[in-house]
Amino acid sequence: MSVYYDAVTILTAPSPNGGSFKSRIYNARTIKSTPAQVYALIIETSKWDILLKEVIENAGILKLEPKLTPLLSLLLVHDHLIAKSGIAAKATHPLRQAVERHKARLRGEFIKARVRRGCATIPDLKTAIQTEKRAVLGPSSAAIYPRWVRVNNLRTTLAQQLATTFAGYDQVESLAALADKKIWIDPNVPDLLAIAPGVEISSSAAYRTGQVILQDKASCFPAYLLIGDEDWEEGMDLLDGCAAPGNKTTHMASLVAKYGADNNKKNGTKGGRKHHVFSMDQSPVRAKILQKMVSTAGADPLVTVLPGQDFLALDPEDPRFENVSGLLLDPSCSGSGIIGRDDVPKLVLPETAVQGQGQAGKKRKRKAEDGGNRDGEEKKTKAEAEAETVVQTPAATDENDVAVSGMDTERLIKLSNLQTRIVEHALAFPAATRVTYSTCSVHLLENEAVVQRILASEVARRRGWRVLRRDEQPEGMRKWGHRGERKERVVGDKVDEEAVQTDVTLSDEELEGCLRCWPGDDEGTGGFFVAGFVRDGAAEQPGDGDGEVDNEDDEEEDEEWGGFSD
Ligand SMILES: C[S@@+](CC[C@H](N)C(=O)[O-])C[C@H]1O[C@@H](n2cnc3c(N)ncnc32)[C@H](O)[C@@H]1O
Repeated sequence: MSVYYDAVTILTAPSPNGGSFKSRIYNARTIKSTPAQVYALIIETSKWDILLKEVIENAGILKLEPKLTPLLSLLLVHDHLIAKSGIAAKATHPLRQAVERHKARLRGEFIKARVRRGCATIPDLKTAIQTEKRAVLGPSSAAIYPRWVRVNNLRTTLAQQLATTFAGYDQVESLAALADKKIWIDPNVPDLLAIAPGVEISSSAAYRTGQVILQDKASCFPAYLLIGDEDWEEGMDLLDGCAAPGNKTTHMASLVAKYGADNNKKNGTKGGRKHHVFSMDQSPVRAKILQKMVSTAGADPLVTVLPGQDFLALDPEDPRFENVSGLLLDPSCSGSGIIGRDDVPKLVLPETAVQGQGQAGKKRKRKAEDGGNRDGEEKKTKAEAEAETVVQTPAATDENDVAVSGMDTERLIKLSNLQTRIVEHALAFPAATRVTYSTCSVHLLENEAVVQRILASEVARRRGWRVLRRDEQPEGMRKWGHRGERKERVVGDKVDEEAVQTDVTLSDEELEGCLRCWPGDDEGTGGFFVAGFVRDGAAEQPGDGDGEVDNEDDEEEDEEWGGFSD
C-alpha cells in the first residue's frame, strides 16, 4: 500500500527548485517503495485520469468511502481497473477494500465510458483519453513537450531505428497527436523523432548503446545549422568550444559520419579524410561527462576531447587548429528559456460529489462562522484542496536540467560580455568560415544584442564575417518560422522588462538569419536562440588590429557567477 501514499506525498509536496520530476522521485528520502514503482504509478495514472475521474464520479464511491481522497481514489482505481496485478496491497487493507467493495459498479462505469467513446480496444481508448486530456489542459499542457530523440548516425540510421526500437509505432501528423506507440518525424532537423512524454526510452538498448540520444529539438539546431544538409567543406576540422555534456559535439559527429558515408557512396570511395572534431569544456568535471558521452556515441575516432580547456585560452594560431573551418559556441547563459521544471504530470481528479447529486459544480459558500475566510470565500477541505493539486510533465531539456528563477540586468550584461568574447575568439581562427552561436536564453541581451556586438567587433569587420542568411541555411532551418526579435518578449516573470531594454539595430535580413524558439507554443521546444556567422573570402581586410580579439569588457572576465552551465 505504501506506493499509493508515496505517490500522494510526491504529488502534493511543494515543487523544489531544479531537477526533473523523475530525479525528484529518485532523490526523495521520504518514500518507502521503490522510486521506479512510484514513478510508473504516477505516469500511468496520468494517462488515464480523465476516464478514471468519470468512472469514480459516476460510481459515486467518494461519497460512500470517506477514507478515499480524490487523489488516492484515482491511483487505486487505476490499479484496480487497469494494472495487471491489481491494487498492490493486502486483500484485507481497508483502502483496497474501499475500492473493491464497488468492483461491479466500477467495472460497469468503465465499460460505459469505453462504449461512449466508441473505442473497440483498450489502446484505442487510451489514445482517445490522451486527446481529451490535451483539450482539457489547453495549449500549455505538458503534452506538447514531447520526448525528443535524435538518431545517432555513428551507430545506426533512422530507417534501422524505425524498424527496431520504434517498430509498431504509427507516425502522427502533429505533436499534439502523440500518444503511446505514436511517433513524430521532425520536419526541421534530420534524424530527429518525438515520442509522447511519458514513454520510457532510457531503459531501451538503443539508448544504452548510444544509438539514440535524448536531445531537445532546439538544441539540435546549432550543429545542423553549422554543417548543413551535405558536407560543406569536406575534410576540414570542426571545434566545439563549450561542449559539456556533449549533445552538440555528438550531433556534429553524427552529421559528419552521415555525410561521410553519403560521399563515399557517391564517389565510390571507402572514406577519405573526414572532419575531425575538437571538443572542450573548461570544467574538468563536466569534461568527464563529455568524454563519456562521446564514447557512448561511438564518436571517439572522430572527436578529440580537451578536458578542462578554457576556449578563450586556446591560441587560434596553434597548428593543431589550422584546418578548423567550423566552430560551434554554446556558452553558459542565463537559462531563461529552460522549460520550468515544475513538471509533475497534471492529474485531473474526481470531485467528491458529482453534479446532479446536489453539490458538484456549485460553489457552496460557507458562512464565516462555518470556517469561511475573511473575503467570504469558501475554505477548501483537504480533499478539495488536493483535488486542485496540479502538476506537470517533464520537459525534455536534458542538457539543461535547472530551472531559472530570476536574473538581474547586471548579471545578464556580464553574461553577454562573456558570450561576445567567446564568439569573437572563434572568429579569429585562421581557416574559420562558419561559426554558430547559441543560448537557451530568451533575452535580447544574450541573443540579438550579442550578434550585433559581434558584427561590430574589430575581428568580424577585419575578416569579413556576416550573419548566415535565411536563404543560405540548411533546408530544415530555412523552414523554421521563428526568427530574430527587435523587442524583448517577456516570458513569465523571469526578468524586469524595464531592465533589459536594448536597441537592436540589426538589419531585417540579419534578424531573419537568427533563429528563435519559444517555450509554451505548440512547437514542443524550450526558449532557444541560434545564429550562424559566415565569411565569404579568405582575404583579410587591412585593419588596425593585430589579430587580437577586441575585448572591451575584459574586466568582466572574472566575475564570480558564470551562468547556467548546461
Ligand atoms: C550551455 S553549456 C553547453 C552545452 C553543450 N553545448 C551541449 O549541447 O551539451 C555551456 C558549457 O560551456 C562551458 N564553458 C563556459 N565557458 C567556457 C570557456 N571559456 N571555455 C570552455 N568551456 C566553457 C561550461 O562549463 C558549460 O559546460
